[in-house]
Amino acid sequence: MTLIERYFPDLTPRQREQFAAMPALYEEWNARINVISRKDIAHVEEHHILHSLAIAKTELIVPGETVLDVGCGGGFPGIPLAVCYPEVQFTLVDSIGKKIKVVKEVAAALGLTNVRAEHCRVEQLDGGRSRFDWVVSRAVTDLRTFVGWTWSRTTYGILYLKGGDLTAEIAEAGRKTEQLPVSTWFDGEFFETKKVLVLPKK
Ligand SMILES: C[S@@+](CC[C@H](N)C(=O)[O-])C[C@H]1O[C@@H](n2cnc3c(N)ncnc32)[C@H](O)[C@@H]1O
Repeated sequence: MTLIERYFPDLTPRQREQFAAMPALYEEWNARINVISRKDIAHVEEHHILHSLAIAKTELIVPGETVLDVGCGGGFPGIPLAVCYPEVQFTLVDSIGKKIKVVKEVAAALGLTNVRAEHCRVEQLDGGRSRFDWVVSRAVTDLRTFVGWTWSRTTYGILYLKGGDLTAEIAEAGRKTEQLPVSTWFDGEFFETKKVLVLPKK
């Protein structure tokens, strides 16, 4: 049983295949275009794929919704979430074109039809007009700046993966924020200080 299957026992056979294929795909692409540090690529399943899926454990995203992943890098958290939610439409954006190339290649190799990947700054996406049910992200910028970029883009709110002591950063952002510890769902030292920050719109 893989690490992902241990925490998500109800996956379909197709989702199991997609998650099983993901580490090797990232190893292959990372050797060509660096999207994960060389040191961390050995931990891609736990540190990147499973970590991304902490957002799924909140059970806030439901089928039929739309999600924007801002500053997705090589596709985290957007790609693992797109496998988890085949009936949710994902838009992944990053300001670095070669990272978006990796996202497109990995999405194609996994046969994902619910992923759109755009090379642009989020402020410029669709001329500022598009709106999504949820905005998700990991490790892009401080919360205040992030809220400034994305608040007008979301109907239900922001789900942001962050670590460490976030008290000052949350106060500065000036929005109601719930901190959900990832260690509630996943074991291990890596997750000890990690949180899903939930910033509800209403
Ligand atoms: C530290 S990386 C994190 C990548 C990915 N979310 C992850 O966790 O592996 C931050 C990414 O945010 C992107 N980024 C920063 N500001 C951005 C903006 N305004 N719009 C789109 N992407 C942005 C950078 O190009 C970079 O790839």
